[in-house]
Amino acid sequence: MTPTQFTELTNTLVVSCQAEPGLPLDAPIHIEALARSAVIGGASGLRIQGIANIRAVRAATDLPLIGLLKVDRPGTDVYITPTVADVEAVIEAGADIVAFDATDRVRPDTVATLCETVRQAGRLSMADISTAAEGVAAMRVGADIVSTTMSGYTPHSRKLPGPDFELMHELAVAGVPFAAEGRIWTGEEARRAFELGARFVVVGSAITRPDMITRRFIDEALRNPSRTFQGQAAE
Ligand SMILES: CC(=O)N[C@H](C=O)[C@@H](O)[C@H](O)[C@H](O)COP(=O)(O)O
Repeated sequence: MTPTQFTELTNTLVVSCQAEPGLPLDAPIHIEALARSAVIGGASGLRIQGIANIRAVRAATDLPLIGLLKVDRPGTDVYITPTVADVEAVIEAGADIVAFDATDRVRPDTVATLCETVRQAGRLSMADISTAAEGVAAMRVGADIVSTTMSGYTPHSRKLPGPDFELMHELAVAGVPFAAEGRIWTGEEARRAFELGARFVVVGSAITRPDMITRRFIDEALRNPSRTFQGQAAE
């Protein structure tokens, strides 16, 4: 992959294969199986969390791999690849693209430093942002692309039940290259993201989190009074 172009991923679907700690799929063998299944289904790239998971998926495919590390570091709310050491670990595990939080919050290492670390290693940086201003700032300090990942997950961003299409529009108007990510559950939503200018679309939960998919099916069915459905409504 060549920096700033993301040609292999342009107009394609990237599947994020992640499992919450403690859930049954939270093991490298399962994450790798999810990733290989997504590839069979047509995914052009994968977004993988955790060093052991990145290693396992790297060994299984040559497709572009976006790596990240979710970790608690003292003194910060930033949890996606917060430090230079975390970036280096993700690179060492085999990621082609390193995703890290680039939101406007107290952080251990600057976004510029993280971008530079990725660049020096010959990889691409993906800055996870929650507002258009953060996207512009990340590109200014050297990010290769931004992703709308963090919209809804910072105190200062929009809280929406679905994808943040307004943020996508704002990024397009500002000329910021972006991936659309976060709460995309349907093909129609993915298509709209492309229409708004997304380079590629990242889908996670809707494809790789069976517990959430099951929950949605049950809730949807129970909302329809003309049918009976054996299941429990969410509280
Ligand atoms: C906010 C945050 O920590 N997002 C994480 C980033 O890697 C993942 O938990 C999400 O699954 C991923 O962004 C894909 O989004 P969705 O699962 O909604 O399709």
